[in-house]
Order: sequence, then structure tokens, then C-alpha cells
Amino acid sequence: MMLSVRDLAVARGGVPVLEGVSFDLAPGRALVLRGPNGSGKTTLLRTVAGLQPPFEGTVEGAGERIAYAAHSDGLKSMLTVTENLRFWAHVFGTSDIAPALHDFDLDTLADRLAGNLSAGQKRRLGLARLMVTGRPVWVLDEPTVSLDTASVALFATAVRKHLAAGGSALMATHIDLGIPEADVFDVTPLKARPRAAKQDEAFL
Ligand SMILES: Nc1ncnc2c1ncn2[C@@H]1O[C@H](COP(=O)(O)OP(=O)(O)OP(=O)(O)O)[C@@H](O)[C@H]1O
Repeated sequence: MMLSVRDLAVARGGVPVLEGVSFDLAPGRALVLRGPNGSGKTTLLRTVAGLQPPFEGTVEGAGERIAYAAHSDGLKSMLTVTENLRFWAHVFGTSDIAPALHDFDLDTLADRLAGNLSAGQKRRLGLARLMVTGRPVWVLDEPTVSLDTASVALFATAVRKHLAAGGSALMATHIDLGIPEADVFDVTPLKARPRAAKQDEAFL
């Protein structure tokens, strides 16, 4: 298994928002998280990615195998598209940025400063970064925000290529990604029951 989540409860500000979350993610599989605004999808993804500790339960197989892409694109605005990807390739110990440029239709933008890109172009670059990490588990929070229809299709193709290569993906999204083979996990029934906050987490 790439990722095993067992009886996980996740919290914001020390208050649990979801509990009893269990799922497995196998190589080559994608899992789409669904649930209304504020239901805890972002909190769950951040916990799985190791950015905050579980309130209860366990996450196995995460850590260094995860590439996490959140709402903010994390781009260096004073570097070009190519320089951004080279930077991330260096950080993650990989070298080939050509497939990432190509698959996200960034070839014609390669020499533009990231800061001068449109919102959707920035998002494409942020997602292209996932490819150069070389990491097997992609954890994506609303990956298609700002993307037009054609770019959503590019993204879906890139995810499928990643799955075909034995990678896996965990994604929160409100739209249909065009990846019909993905499994769906609705967090709505897992809303945490009210209980006392854990004081020692209030400072995280
Ligand atoms: N610092 C905080 N302290 C307490 N509660 C918080 C804090 N930050 C966020 N929350 C609450 O935690 C809940 C879960 O938020 P989260 O961002 O995980 O939801 P989401 O499912 O990703 O929502 P969306 O679909 O709107 O992105 C929300 O009700 C939110 O208001």
C-alpha cells in the first residue's frame, strides 16, 4: 500500500473536525475527497502530508514519499518558469524538467517570469512542479482552481500518466476532474462529534 490511514481524527485549532477516517491508497490508484465547504478536507490533506499531527489515529507510508500541492502555488515570482522547475528538480534531486514543461503546456512560457503569469498559468506551473519532485504520492488540494477546461484536461492526463507509472494521488475537489477510474471518498458522514479540545494542540 502507498498510504494507509487508520481511525484518523484531524483537528483545526485543537478542535476535531473529522474522525474515524480510514482508507488505503494503492499504487496506481487515485482517491478523490468530497464534502461541503468547511467539512475538513484541507485539514485531512494537511495531516496526511505531515504538515500537522493527527489528533487521533495513524497515517502510514507518508513522509518523504508525498508531494503536496496546496492552494498557494509556492512559486518564485522573480524566477522564470524554467528556473522554477530547475529549482524544484534540484531540491528533490531530479533533473529532467522537459516532461513537466510539455505536459502542462508551458514550453511557450518557459522564459517568462513566474510572477508575470496569469492565475491559470501559475497553477499549471505549480502542478508541473509535482512531476519534477519524482515523488510517488501526490496530495492535491483543489488542484483545478483557476484552470480552464483545456488545462483541467491536461491535468487529468498528467495524473493518469502518474498513476500508470505506479504513482498514486489523493485529491480534494469540488469539480469533476475527468478521471473516471478514481475512487471517491465522501467525508461528510465523518464530521467529528463535539468534545473538549486538547489543550496541548492549541499552540500548533
Ligand atoms: N484556526 C482554526 N481554528 C478553528 N477552526 C478552524 C481554523 N481554521 C479552520 N477552521 C475550521 O475547520 C473546518 C475545516 O476546514 P477545512 O479547510 O479543512 O475544510 P474544507 O473541507 O477543506 O473546506 P473547503 O471545501 O471550503 O476548502 C472549517 O469549519 C473551518 O472553519
